[in-house]
Amino acid sequence: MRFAEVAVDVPMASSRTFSYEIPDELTVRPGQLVRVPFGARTLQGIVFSLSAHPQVPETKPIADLVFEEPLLDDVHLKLAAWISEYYICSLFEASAPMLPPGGRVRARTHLTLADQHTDSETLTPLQQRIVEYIAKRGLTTQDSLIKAFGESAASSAASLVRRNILIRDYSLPDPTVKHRYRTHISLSPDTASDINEWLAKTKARKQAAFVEHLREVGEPLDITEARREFGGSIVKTIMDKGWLSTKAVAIDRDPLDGRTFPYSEPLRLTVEQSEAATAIHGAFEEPSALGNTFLIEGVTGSGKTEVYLDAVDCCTQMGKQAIVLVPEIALTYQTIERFASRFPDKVAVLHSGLSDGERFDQWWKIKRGHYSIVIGSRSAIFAPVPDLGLIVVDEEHEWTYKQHDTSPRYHARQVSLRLSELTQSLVVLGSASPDVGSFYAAMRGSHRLHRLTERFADTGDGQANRPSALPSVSVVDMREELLQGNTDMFSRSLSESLSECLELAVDTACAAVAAMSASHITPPRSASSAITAAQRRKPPTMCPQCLRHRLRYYGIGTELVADEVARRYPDAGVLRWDRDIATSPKAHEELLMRFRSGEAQILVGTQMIAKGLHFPSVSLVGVVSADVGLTVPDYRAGERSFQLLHQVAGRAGRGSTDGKVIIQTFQPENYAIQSAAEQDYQAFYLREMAYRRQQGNPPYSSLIRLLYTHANQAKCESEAVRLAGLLREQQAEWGITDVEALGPVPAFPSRLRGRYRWHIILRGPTPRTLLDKVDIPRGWTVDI
Ligand SMILES: Nc1ncnc2c1ncn2[C@@H]1O[C@H](COP(=O)(O)OP(=O)(O)OP(=O)(O)O)[C@@H](O)[C@H]1O
Repeated sequence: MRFAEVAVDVPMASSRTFSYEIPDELTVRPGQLVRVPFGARTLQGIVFSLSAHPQVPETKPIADLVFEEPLLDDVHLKLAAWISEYYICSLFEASAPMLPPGGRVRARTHLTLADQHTDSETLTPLQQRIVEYIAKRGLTTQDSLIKAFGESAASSAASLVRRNILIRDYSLPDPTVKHRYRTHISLSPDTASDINEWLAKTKARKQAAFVEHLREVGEPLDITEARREFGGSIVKTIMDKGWLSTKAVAIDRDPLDGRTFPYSEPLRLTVEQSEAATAIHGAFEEPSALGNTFLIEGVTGSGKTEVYLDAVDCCTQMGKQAIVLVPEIALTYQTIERFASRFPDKVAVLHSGLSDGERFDQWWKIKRGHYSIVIGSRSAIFAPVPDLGLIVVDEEHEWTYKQHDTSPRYHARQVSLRLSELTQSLVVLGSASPDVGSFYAAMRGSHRLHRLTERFADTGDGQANRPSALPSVSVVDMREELLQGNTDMFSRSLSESLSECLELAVDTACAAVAAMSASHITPPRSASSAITAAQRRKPPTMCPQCLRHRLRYYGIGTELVADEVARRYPDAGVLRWDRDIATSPKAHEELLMRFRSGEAQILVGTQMIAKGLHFPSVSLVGVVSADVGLTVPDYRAGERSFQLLHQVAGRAGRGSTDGKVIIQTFQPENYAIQSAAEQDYQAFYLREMAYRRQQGNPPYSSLIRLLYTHANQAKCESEAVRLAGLLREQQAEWGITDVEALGPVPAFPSRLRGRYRWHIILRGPTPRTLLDKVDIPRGWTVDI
């Protein structure tokens, strides 16, 4: 008897598998998605290995296969095992992002009323309402019950089941996303003489026209088209005569269908670009000689993308595939445009903005080796490429690469590094303002650093691009503006510059105004939100320095800024760009096309403006408020602000006109703002690392965040206090002295979607040592 070790889709925080018998009629291989009995339910599982000996004496057989073909290859099974171990989640959860879209299907719980009368007085009001609800609707899924009555409906329903008032049953639906087929029809070959005879005498003109059309075209017709053209009853009549053969043809839902990208020649690389490119070529030939992770630190507009294009070219010429990650769906279009025009028909796209069908079809085509390049956001790192040669992580510092909301809470850069170890592929990280952890790794020799210091102006007129200067940046002290009696959201200098810019730009886009408001700067919520004393205090209402002025809390949204710009400059076109306006990748693309076409001269947007957009006609960038991100209680607040400002400044002056940037702030003395204004990454890095060292924060330590949420504030706090106590007890018992357990304190934000949030941070060289000693109770989120 053979057995399979299966990772079952049950919630657990460990990498365990369960042993199942392999029935004779099934061919089971590692990497397959299967259905298995588990308690009273049938659940999905992934076969991780085969063995001759089960873990337990009594085993059940695998029920059946969801897909015949293994979905995870050996590399991805190993990657899933690493993710499960590193990010502390089940093996199934770790594998789920590697499945074809829609492949993971959860078991459904169904509830019906038992034929039994109950004394309703013994029921709680919620139980009573649940019973009434099910009595009215009949068979009800537990999900719809939770939707109607909230999370607590599940435990109330469970208690009704225990009391035999409700009957519980389970089902496991089939995956909903599938290949889509069209029916093609053609005349059956052996019917020619019957048809000739019939045509000679028939009076049914329309039927004859249809048959003759099929003859004339000589190739199969789509049945839907045929019905549309000749009528459904005509097609049916000929079909009923037995003269048509049918064939199901798979349709390819291709997100780039109908798009044409004019071919663009590779540019002649500069000396700096060539040095990076040559080193990458060398690493392809001898992957582990000097290390296979590159960090390209290049000022904005220095042609990092050209280096990526060259590396991808080298990779594909070796017959291998490349994955290119971009931090924002909004940016995929621009990146796709550049890659698809260099590598026509070789680019696949994978991101959550595509329809399920498109993602499904792209996934299978990638798996079958149809594409050489996959471009996508974070989860594209799990694309099933058969022979990976290169991973490019563009704007590698971006925190959108971290998954916060659902398990596995992975960081795509971290996963890239592990995947590259498993496949011997290269990783190219690129940024104008690298993550300090990545730069530190480069300083210590783990990554190979290449710098691009020269910037290019895109002439846009077919002439060769020429080197250009970085934009000039000025910082405006908004306190000074107030003292001068200017209470507007725009400083005098930003107003003047906007007017000047508009005078020069009649038909072209000219300015981007970043309104980095509180409502659109989402503070990072990952493991490492450091706890500061500020979190324990209420926000101050007086200035802590002069103790005189009352403090007002301040944040300006894009809508307000866009309205104000439109009011002041009624003749200029103004476009607003934020997530309320652009709700899909298509909407992002349309908006950017409109701006590019010169329909509007001013683009008002959130931090999205910062993330790598390339508009040669933009000569002015204004940052309405640079302060909001600086005040969030996170040890990375300075780094985030620097990156954002540095990046947004880089959007100006990418064409033939010089760039100008105006940063408005109430904290002009802040080191992050100063270094961003000087566009000096090195200066920022040194200051930031000195703070990190002083406070013992990463990269001088590692952090693990434990987060608990509850609808009841007191329960949330008491559970957080209880776990913190337990952690400290275990720390004392095991003598673990190099891990600090910070907190518990309310997280930031302290309440989200109706639930209170408390967290504990473990800090130290290897905080896992303490975590491994404590069974983290259910309900806690562990974020590494
Ligand atoms: N070797 C080169 N010769 C001429 N032009 C170049 C060269 N390399 C890059 N460019 C041009 O410079 C401009 C900026 O390049 P690119 O977008 O690749 O820079 P980047 O470093 O990726 O930018 P950012 O990080 O600011 O988004 C583009 O118009 C590009 O065509």
